[in-house]
Formats: sequence, C-alpha cells, structure tokens
Amino acid sequence: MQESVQQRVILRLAVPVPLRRLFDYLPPEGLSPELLQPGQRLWVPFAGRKLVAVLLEIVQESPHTGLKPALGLVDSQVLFGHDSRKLLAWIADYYQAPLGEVYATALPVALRKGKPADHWAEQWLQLTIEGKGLPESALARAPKQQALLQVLLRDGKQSRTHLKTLGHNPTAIRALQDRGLVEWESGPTVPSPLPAAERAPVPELNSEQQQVLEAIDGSCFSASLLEGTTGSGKTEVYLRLIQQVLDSGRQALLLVPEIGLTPQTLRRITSRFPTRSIAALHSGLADGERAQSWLAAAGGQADIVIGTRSVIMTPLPRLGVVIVDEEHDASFKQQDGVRYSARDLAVVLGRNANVPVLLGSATPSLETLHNALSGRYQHLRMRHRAGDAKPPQIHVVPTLREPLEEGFSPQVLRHIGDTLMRGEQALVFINRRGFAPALSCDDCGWLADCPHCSSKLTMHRRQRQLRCHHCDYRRPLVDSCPQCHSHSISALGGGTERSEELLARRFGEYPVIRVDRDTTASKQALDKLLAPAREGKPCLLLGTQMLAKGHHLPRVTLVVIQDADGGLFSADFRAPERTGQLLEQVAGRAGRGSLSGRVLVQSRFPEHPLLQLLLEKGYGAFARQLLRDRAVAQLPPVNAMALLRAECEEPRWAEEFLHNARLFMQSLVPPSPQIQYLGPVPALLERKSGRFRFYLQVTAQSRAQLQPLLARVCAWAEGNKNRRLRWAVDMDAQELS
Ligand SMILES: Nc1ncnc2c1ncn2[C@@H]1O[C@H](COP(=O)(O)OP(=O)(O)OP(=O)(O)O)[C@@H](O)[C@H]1O
Ligand SMILES: [Zn+2]
Repeated sequence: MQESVQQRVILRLAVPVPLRRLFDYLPPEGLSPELLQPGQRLWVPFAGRKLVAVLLEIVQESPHTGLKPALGLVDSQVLFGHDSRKLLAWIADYYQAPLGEVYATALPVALRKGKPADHWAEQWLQLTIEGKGLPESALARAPKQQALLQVLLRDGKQSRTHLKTLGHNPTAIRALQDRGLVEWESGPTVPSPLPAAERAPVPELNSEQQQVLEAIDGSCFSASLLEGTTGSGKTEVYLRLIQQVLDSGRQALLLVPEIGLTPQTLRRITSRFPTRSIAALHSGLADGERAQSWLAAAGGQADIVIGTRSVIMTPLPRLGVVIVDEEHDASFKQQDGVRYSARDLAVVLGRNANVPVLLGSATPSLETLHNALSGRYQHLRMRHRAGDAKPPQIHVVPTLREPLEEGFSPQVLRHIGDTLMRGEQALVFINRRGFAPALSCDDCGWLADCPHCSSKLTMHRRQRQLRCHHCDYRRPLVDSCPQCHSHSISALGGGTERSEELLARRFGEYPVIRVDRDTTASKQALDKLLAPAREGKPCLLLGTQMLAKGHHLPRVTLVVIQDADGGLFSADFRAPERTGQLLEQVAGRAGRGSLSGRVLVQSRFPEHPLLQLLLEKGYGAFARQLLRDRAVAQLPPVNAMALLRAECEEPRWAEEFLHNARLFMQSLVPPSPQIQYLGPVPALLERKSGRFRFYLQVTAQSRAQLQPLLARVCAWAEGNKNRRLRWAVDMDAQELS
C-alpha cells in the first residue's frame, strides 16, 4: 500500500477525557505537517464532539487503525514548552491522573475552550542592540527620553499599557524610535494587579535574613525550608530573592495560599517592583484576565508571577526561583479532579528547571519539616522578629465551670475593653462563621439537618436563613419547630455572627469588624474592611481563619482565641497539626509593631499535653512531637499514603466497589508490614450533596511500592461500568473528610 511506502505522520494528543491514555490522529487535512509542533493546541473530533487537545508527539506509527484527521490548529503558538510538558507528565504519573485532564487543568478556561492566544496580544517596547549599548547616563539633555531609557535598561521591555500607567508619553517613545534605540514587538500583556505605586523604602537586612539569603545559591536547584517565626521578615527575604532573579533576567514564581493573595500582599510586591510586569493569577479573575496573565507568564513577558495553587502548572520559560509562602496551607492541595499538591510540585518544578525552591512558614507542615530534619531539604531558620518587635506573651484562660457570656470569659472581655481604651486594637479568632452551628427544638429535640449531607444546618440570623456549609443548601429560618410546632427553639453553639452581636453590644463605641466568608464575598471587600485597622485606630477585629494569615497590623496588641479545643479531639490524624498551625498563626498577629502583644487562649482542657506543649514551647517543639507520634503510628509523612475514594447515591455500591478494589490490590500485593490496607470506611462527612462517600486507605513504607499498585488499580477501575459511581485516587491525601 502507498501508506507504508510514504512516511506517515501521526499526531499523539492529550485529549481532555477521563481516560489514562493518549489518542492518535492524522494531521488536519490541507495543513502542511511542518507547521505542527509539540505543545500546540488542536481541535479534534471525539465521540461526536469537538474538543481542544494538546499535541505531545509526532510519530510515524500507531497501534490503532482507522485514525481520523484532527480538525485544525487552534493557533500556531506553542503553549507548553519542553519543561512544562515534562512537569505535566510527571503530575499525571505521580497522581495517577489522565494526562488530558492534567493539560485541561493547566490551561485557563478561555484557552481550554479554544480561544486563540493572539486575542490578547499587545505591543511591547524593547531596546534595540544599539539601545542596549547605551549607559544609563545617556540622553541627559532629553530627561523624558532618558527616564524611559533607564527603565528599559534596568527592568527590560515594557508593554504599552504599562508604560501608560508609569506616565511615559508617546512623544518620548517616538523620539527614541527615530533614533533607532527602541522597537515595538507583539506579545501578550498583563494588566497591572494594582495601580503603579511609589517605590517603598527597602529595609536593611538583619543578620538572620542575611544568612538565609547567603545559604541559597541562585544558580542551581536546591530545596529549602525557611522556618521563620511570625513577623521574622520572611516576606523581605522573598523580595530580595525575587530582586536577584530579576537582575539576572529571569522570572520569579511566588505561590501564596488562597486567602493570602490580598491587596496587602500585592501592594508589597508592586511597590518594590513598580516597573516590572507582574502577573497575578487567582480565582477572582475573569476568564479573559486570567488567560491574558497566563499567556504573559507562559510567553516570558511577565517578570513576577504570583498566584494560588494552580499557578504551579503555568509554563515559565525563564524561571529563576520558586517561592511558596505559608507552605503549610491546606489550599495548596487540590481536593478534586487532578488532586495535586502545588507545594510538592514546586520542588519538582525547581529540580526540572535547576533553580532554587524556598518553602517558607512559621508553622511548617509535618511533610516539609520531615524533609528538612532528614536532610533532604536545607533547613533555614529565623528565630527572632524583625525590627524591634518582641514575641507575644501567651496565657491560657480555663473556661470549664466559668460563667461565660456567649462563649467569652469575663476576664477576656475585660482585657478587650482595656486594650481598646488604651487606643490599641484587639483581634478575636472564632473558628466558625454564621450565628450558630445548629438549631434545635427545646420540646421535642428536633435538629435542623441538611437534607443532602450528613451535617447540621448553620443558622445565619441576619439573612434569616439556615445554610449547609458543605453543599450550600439554604432554607428560610423557621420560628417554630416543623415537627411539634413548639415556639421554643434554640440556637446551639456560637459563630462569628453571634459573637459580633455580643461584642458590638459591649464595645459599640469602637468599630467592630467581622471578617469571614460572608462579609468578604467580593474581591476587594477584605481590603476595605481592614482599612480602619490599617490606619491604626482603636478597633475590634473578629473573624475566622481569614484573619490568621499574612496580615501585618502593627497596632494589634491583644489576640483572643475563643476556643482552642476543636482540633484536639478529631478523628482526623492531621487535626492536631492544623490546630497548632492555626493557633500559632493567629497568635502571631499580636505585637508585630513596637507595642508588645498578649495572646489569651480559652480552653476547657488547659491541661491537655499537646496544648501545653504548643503554648509553652511553641509550634516548633509541638510539631516535632507530632512527627514522632506519626512515626510510631506509621502515618504520613513517615509513610506514604493514598486513598481510593468512591461516592454514590447508593451507599452499597460505593462500599462494594472499594471492597473489590481492595481484593484486587491484595491479590497483587498482599498486606505486610511494608504495605497496609484499611477500609472501606465512611468518610468523616459520610453524605455530601446527596452522595454517600467512602474511602480505602493504603499506606506503604515507600512511594515506590505504592505507585505501581495504584496504576494497576486505576486500570482496573476504568473498567467499572457503573456510571452513577464516582471514584478517584487521592495520592498524599490531606483530608479524610
Ligand atoms: N530587616 C528588617 N528591618 C526592619 N524591619 C523589617 C526587616 N525585615 C522585615 N521588617 C518588617 O517587619 C515586619 C514583619 O515582616 P514580614 O511581614 O515580612 O514577616 P513574615 O515573617 O512574613 O511574617 P508572617 O509569617 O507572620 O506573616 C514588616 O513590617 C516588615 O516590613
Ligand atoms: Zn448539605
């Protein structure tokens, strides 16, 4: 046949479907195969639909017959370069995810749907070879042209939009162009995350910060944990590292937790680097903005790329450093779809690109701490607060058998009053939003349950609603018991809304600012809410963990933790770790300026040994103790753990599926001290959105033992024909819920 004589061209593509394989196609009809390159997007026909796939390989033979031609290129751009494809392949392999879904996850929605990249192209001004040869002192007689030249010399090319915000006029640009010193080039641009700010003064580094910077070699891969107490100036270390990387002409990647990408964080970066192109990628962006920022990062135009979890999958052709701020934060682990850990991928990315990786936290995760203590990561420490701030003093306030007022002891309320009267600020941490976590009938004992989840409905008094915090089911608040029609119904327990009522009643002459998901629904809300606190006026802040992280409010001198006990008795083995991190982070908001800070921790169990260790010796000692406990129990991070999850409206089917999965795995690798199986067991939240959820837990002494087994069980499970059952592999699972 003619085909076997001629060279055949076959395209191997990642198609966004939940199957763990690639798909072969013929080149689009009428398109010269020379125009095709790995990393491009192509339209392909798939099961009667038209999908956007990514070209991974061009090969000459296929094991399949009857191949169809692809429909055409989306555009000619190579979106995923070699390094990026390597990382995404690693993700699919490690997390047992279909490669097509990994690519779909990596792409912003607009590009995933097939919008061509040049839709966002803009003009960039750059120096010609001649321009690059000039000294900064050139053009002294034309100050406007000189200023522009200096920006281009110092900070590289600038987009037209950005030049406008920096205040450079078209006349000066044209003059430089006429002299042959600059030229325009087309490429994607990023909207500045904030209006251009003044360059902020740069503090002199203290000796701890200096030592940390000296320990990081910018020229090659290393992974380091920066364990630096709250307020020790970790952010300043990040800024210096970023500066070094920019000076060497490369891109800096900064990952932050979901609630960490606040205007306050962005302001610190934009005011340090006002002339740099900064791409901020987070879930608050519109699809178009997100695609635009992503393309500027992937095209190399953006100098600093800052974002939440998914930014780790953005291709960065000139990568120079990867920094993960608050590396312990749970939001770095994706909880559905491709269940990756952005923090762990940061290290893989750094190794592939041969650049340093810095994981920073005052409360490192046990995973990272284990890697640092065992010598796999470099362990850097900063034990003192920067500037003249002192560590806060911590006191426990026992609450058992105390006359509490809406959950607050009289002593705590007195301290809050004193703080405000001195003209300072107080911060109250409450781990639950809403008015009360349950509503119950005093006569018949009826409880307001969610009809779709195994959980209670939370009462939101202001909106007069009952809401499920798991599936967002809502119904109007009732005045009488739906079961016995009694009018005596009570709200049980407390949340932020209930505490706000009390505190506003008691301290109404001061602003009482509540910060939780209900009061910060819009993008800029948090920044606005915190404005009076930033201005330094006496005020009372209360809220959930949104208040725990990253805020630097120097006039907060009192921090109150209303209830320290929640996480000490949970069925989740990670709960004490999370509680410790949260308490230390909240406590770390006190006394960050020149005024000293005090922390009051309310507890019903002040004698609890873990709580005592945490409050007396600090998170560092606490975490090291937890690590020893985990080693004894053979739990992560000492052992590797994966969950096989299943959920279904019919609980029997999910259980049976996992039971069979266990039998299948055991037939391959029988249980032994090296590999252990547990389950199927119901998830902590057994029913969610109408589906019953179970998991099977597999722990192994090494990942090398676990990986091949998981690959086999995925292949087995893909053959599962029950369409109403959903299953997933969760490698390095963080939640048992
Ligand atoms: N070398 C320095 N000299 C004086 N002040 C400094 C220095 N480094 C940082 N600071 C200041 O100390 C304060 C705390 O620093 P920063 O917010 O960077 O700490 P952090 O370690 O990131 O804190 P956290 O982890 O608690 O959020 C900031 O106001 C910062 O400007
Ligand atoms: Zn629900």
